[in-house]
Amino acid sequence: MKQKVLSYMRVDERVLAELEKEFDVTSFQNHEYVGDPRFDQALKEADGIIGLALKVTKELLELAPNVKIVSNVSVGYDNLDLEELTKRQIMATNTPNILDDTTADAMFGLLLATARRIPELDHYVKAGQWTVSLQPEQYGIDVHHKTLGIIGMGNIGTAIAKRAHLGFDMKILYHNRSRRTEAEERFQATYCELDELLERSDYVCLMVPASKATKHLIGKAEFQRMKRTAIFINGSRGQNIDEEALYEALVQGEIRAAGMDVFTEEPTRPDNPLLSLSNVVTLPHIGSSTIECEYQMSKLAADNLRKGLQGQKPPTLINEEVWNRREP
Ligand SMILES: NC(=O)C1=CN([C@@H]2O[C@H](COP(=O)(O)OP(=O)(O)OC[C@H]3O[C@@H](n4cnc5c(N)ncnc54)[C@H](O)[C@@H]3O)[C@@H](O)[C@H]2O)C=CC1
Ligand SMILES: O=C(O)C(=O)CO
Repeated sequence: MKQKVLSYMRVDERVLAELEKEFDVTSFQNHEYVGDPRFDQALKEADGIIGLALKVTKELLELAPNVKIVSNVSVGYDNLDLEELTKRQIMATNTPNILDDTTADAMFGLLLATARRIPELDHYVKAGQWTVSLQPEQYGIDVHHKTLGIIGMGNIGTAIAKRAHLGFDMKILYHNRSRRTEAEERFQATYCELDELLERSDYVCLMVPASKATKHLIGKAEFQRMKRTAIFINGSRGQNIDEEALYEALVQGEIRAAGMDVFTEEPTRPDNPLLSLSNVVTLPHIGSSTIECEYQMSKLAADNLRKGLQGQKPPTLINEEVWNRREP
């Protein structure tokens, strides 16, 4: 009999078709969750779970007695209760590295769009308002030769630093849990404490994972430390910043503008006050969402799932301890 798989949102359809040949797959394309009878039934039977942003909690795992692996189609795994998974000897996997360039491109796009006010001016042209010469109040600010502060110089942070240094002659400051010699040597990045980075950067880009340690890492005090001309970009997770404090900082002119790919609540609500501000540029969490990259992420996630269910070590296993203490 085929092993059973619960597939949750955004697994590429070609990859899903391949999985369906090997496994008995029940697929969910929307936000079904615990309490939905079809979902609960699929959980009860599943040997493996693959998908994007499924909240894997203790409550959910109680309903999934056979699960051996949870394969995330994302590098971030703040949706997983890793401690609980590990305790239950369930493997957890993610999709690191393959999305670094795509996500860095998106973050740089967001930075440029915010600095040069691209969405606002696009609207101005299309709305037929470009009837006279542009006024200085409509100008954006330079990106090249400015100082970029990257908080979280991991894989994606480093790919952002590469673009900034090689393409835009920017000076790079960074803050990270540990020193990153590769970024220091290749992109002349300078390590700073957080406060110093905030005070010296023209652009601040947040790329840390979501964890207890990073919840509201950037809040009122941090926005107040930034230059009044600073532009803040969040490409990490919404919970890493205090959105209300960001709104206040923008309205009070404590910083110039913000670019956001991620929100505290996703999808964000249309009445989120940040959406009413012209100096905020938003994206619907599409850092890694290109046709090519999403396919690669799904493929890697499927490979992780397949290996895990076949008793082999998944290539990008997060909780190694589960593998190390498995029974022979
Ligand atoms: N907007 C989007 O579509 C995407 C968002 N992401 C987010 O970006 C995050 C980073 O991804 P990667 O670069 O692949 O991860 P990574 O693990 O390579 O890098 C994260 C870096 O943050 C540092 N860090 C962690 N906690 C810290 C703290 N408290 N203070 C300072 N530094 C800290 C780590 O030392 C590490 O160098 C993901 O966890 C995810 O939340 C990732 C991909 C796409
Ligand atoms: O990979 C991630 O963590 C994302 O946010 C979406 O790709």
